[in-house]
Formats: sequence, C-alpha cells, structure tokens
Amino acid sequence: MAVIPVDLSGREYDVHVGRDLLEGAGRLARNFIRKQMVCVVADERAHELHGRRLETALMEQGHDVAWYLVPSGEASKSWNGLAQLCEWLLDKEVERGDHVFALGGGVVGDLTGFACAILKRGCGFVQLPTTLLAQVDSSVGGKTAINTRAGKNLVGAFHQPSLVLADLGTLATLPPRELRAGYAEVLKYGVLGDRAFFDWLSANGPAVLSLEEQPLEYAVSMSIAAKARIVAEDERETSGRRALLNLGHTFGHALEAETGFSDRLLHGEGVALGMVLAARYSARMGMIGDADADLVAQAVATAGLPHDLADLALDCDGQKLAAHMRHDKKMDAGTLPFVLLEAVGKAVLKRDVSLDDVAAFLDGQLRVA
Ligand SMILES: NC(=O)c1ccc[n+]([C@@H]2O[C@H](COP(=O)([O-])OP(=O)(O)OC[C@H]3O[C@@H](n4cnc5c(N)ncnc54)[C@H](O)[C@@H]3O)[C@@H](O)[C@H]2O)c1
Ligand SMILES: O=C(O)C(=O)C[C@@H](O)[C@H](O)[C@H](O)COP(=O)(O)O
Ligand SMILES: [Zn+2]
Repeated sequence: MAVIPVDLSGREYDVHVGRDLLEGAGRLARNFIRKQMVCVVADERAHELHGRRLETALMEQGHDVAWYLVPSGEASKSWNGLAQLCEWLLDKEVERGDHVFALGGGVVGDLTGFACAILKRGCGFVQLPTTLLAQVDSSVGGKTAINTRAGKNLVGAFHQPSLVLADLGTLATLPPRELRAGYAEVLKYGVLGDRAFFDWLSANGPAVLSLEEQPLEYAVSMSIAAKARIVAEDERETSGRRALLNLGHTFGHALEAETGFSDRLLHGEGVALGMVLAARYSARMGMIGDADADLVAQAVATAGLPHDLADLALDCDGQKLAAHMRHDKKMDAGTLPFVLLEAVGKAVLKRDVSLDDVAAFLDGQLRVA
C-alpha cells in the first residue's frame, strides 16, 4: 500500500495504490461525498466486474449509487458521449461542490474528468482507475479530453481529480492485451527519464505483466511518482517539462487517427510503437546510436507490444501520418516540437524537427516504395 501525493498548490491530492481500495472507497473518499446519492460514471465492463464492490462500500457508509454506464471503447470519448453524460449529471442535479466518481479505464476517466471540468463551470471528481494504463497514467495529472474528427484529445481541459484510488486487484480481470497496452506507459517512464527503472523493467517486466504482487505494486507506484513529480513541475505543459510525458505520442496519436481510433491499435500500443519510432528517429538525427534505439525496440517487443510500423500494414504514406501530426497540441507557431531521446532514460524536446523529414523517415518505416 502506497500513498503518493500530487503536490499542486491549492489542487493537491493523493493517489492511493494497493489492494481492496474499492472496498475502502466509502471511507477513503468520505471527504468528497456530501450527499446521500453518489454519482458514479463507469465503464460497462468495469461496472460488470467491479461495480458491486464499490456499491457495497458506499452503501456501508449510508450512501446510494446512481450509475451511469459508458460503452467500452475509445468511441465513447466523443462529443456525443460528452453531451449525454453532461445531460445526465444535470438531471442528477450535481452541484459545483459535489464529486462525481469515475470507475474504469482512461476512456471513462478522460470523459468524466472533462464533463466535470465544464459542468456548471467545474465540479469535483474522484478517479477509480481499473486498467493498468489508467492507474499509472491517465487518472493522474488532470488531462481530460474527448477526441474529435481532427484527432486525439483535441477538446479538453486541465482539471485535477480530488483523489485517486488505484486498486491493484481490479487488474486481475484485465485482458492480457489491455495489460500490455498499459505496460507501454510504464515503460515510457523508464525510457523518458529513468534508466535504472528501464533496466529494472527489462528484468522484471514479465513479473509485472503476470501481476506478481510486489513487482506490480513497485512498477505502478514508481510510474505514478514519476508522473506526479513532472505534473507538479509543469501542470499545464507550458515549460516543456510535462511535454516529455508525450514521448511516443506524436507518432502514436497519428497512428491511432489513421486506424480510426479502433481496436486495431489501442492507445498504449500506439504509444509503444511511437516510442520505437521516436527512438529510431533520434538515431536518424544522430542523437543516440542505433544500438540504443534497438534497446527500446527490444523492450517493447519483449512485452509483446507492436514494435515494427510495417506490421500494421497501413494503407498510407509518411505525409499522411505527418498530416495527422499537424493537429498535435504541442504545435507552436507552425512548428511541431518532438520528444526525442538523448539516451535511453533521457528524453528532450527538440524544436527544430522538419515534418517533411519525419514523413520521409516514416516512408522508410512503412516500407513505402
Ligand atoms: N489523461 C491522460 O493523462 C491520459 C494518459 C494516458 C492515456 N489516456 C487516454 O486513456 C485512454 C486509454 O485508456 P485505457 O487503456 O484504460 O482504455 P479503456 O478505458 O478503453 O479500457 C480498456 C478496456 O478495458 C476494459 N476494462 C476496464 N477495466 C477493466 C477491468 N478491471 N477488467 C476487465 N476489463 C476492464 C474496458 O471495458 C475497455 O474495453 C485513451 O483514450 C488515452 O488517450 C489519457
Ligand atoms: O499526462 C500527460 O501529460 C501525458 O502526455 C500522458 C499521455 O500518456 C496521455 O496519453 C495524454 O493524454 C496525451 O496528452 P495529449 O496532450 O497529447 O493529448
Ligand atoms: Zn498516453
């Protein structure tokens, strides 16, 4: 059991990591419940598997639960999904001082967080992440958003939760593919800023993916602590520090867009492949050697994650992927800074990258003739 503080003056909160936290939710979250009825927005599958535990815990503290179920999948992070959720929260008479609970993965967390950011110009929310990805990444740091026709997370807000309860027991029901996708974001923390953690994962990754108690808790806590540190330094991604958490995402989001935000490529899978591409592009720029890029690719491949762009068999060229990248939120006065590597364990933001060169690089990776 660990409690990791996110140290944001005026908006500080704790992230609890451990077992049976859903059973303890009524007690742990008592400061954030003011009424008899607690509104819980839940991923359909997370509700089916873990909803009863949460409901029992809240009922033990004398509360009733109003459930709002969100269909599983990235498509729920949409204008339509947002509108329906906001109307429901308004029907439930949620006030600014109330907290809405989000039970599920990053989709439900991002959607609920954004709805809470705009509902009556802002109400509170509590994150109850049930995927590895959501526990190590999306539930922490306050990025909330929906996807739009133009791309990933393009309408959203920074809105911090008041509490995060990452119950490791919920991960036992996660399909292996989703577990691996979440592991990509774990690996990201090592690649971007912590060579010792990267090396630890090289040795202990299989134990983490097998949900062995201690390695799992260590990996989740290390990831959250890394994210909490960066978020506390640069909450709104203005100094360039937080942008490092975007390692692999400029490539990854373009691939998610090109595959239609579908099951063909999960977010974590796009990040995994994106990290390999960022490493290979860093090597092309002479920032790291090919051996270091291979090391990143090998770590991704060993986890059973996609590591070769050609394997996706996309029907597009590098320019098409670069066109998706022009919607990236890091875009600054017409140029797109890229998160690249100076070493495995040291990411930097490079502002002098030519998108045409990236497109040519991607042609090579796609094996476009
Ligand atoms: N806000 C951020 O900082 C941030 C960070 C990383 C990713 N994200 C976003 O998070 C989303 C991806 O999140 P995700 O990977 O959690 O996906 P997800 O929310 O789609 O969940 C993945 C799948 O797991 C199922 N599921 C959830 N909990 C389960 C459980 N305990 N057992 C069995 N099945 C369960 C869901 O029904 C879904 O099918 C993307 O939209 C991504 O953009 C946001
Ligand atoms: O918290 C952050 O900052 C991140 O970049 C974490 C990412 O893993 C996450 O996918 C995030 O939503 C991407 O941010 P975006 O600003 O590129 O949408
Ligand atoms: Zn991500």
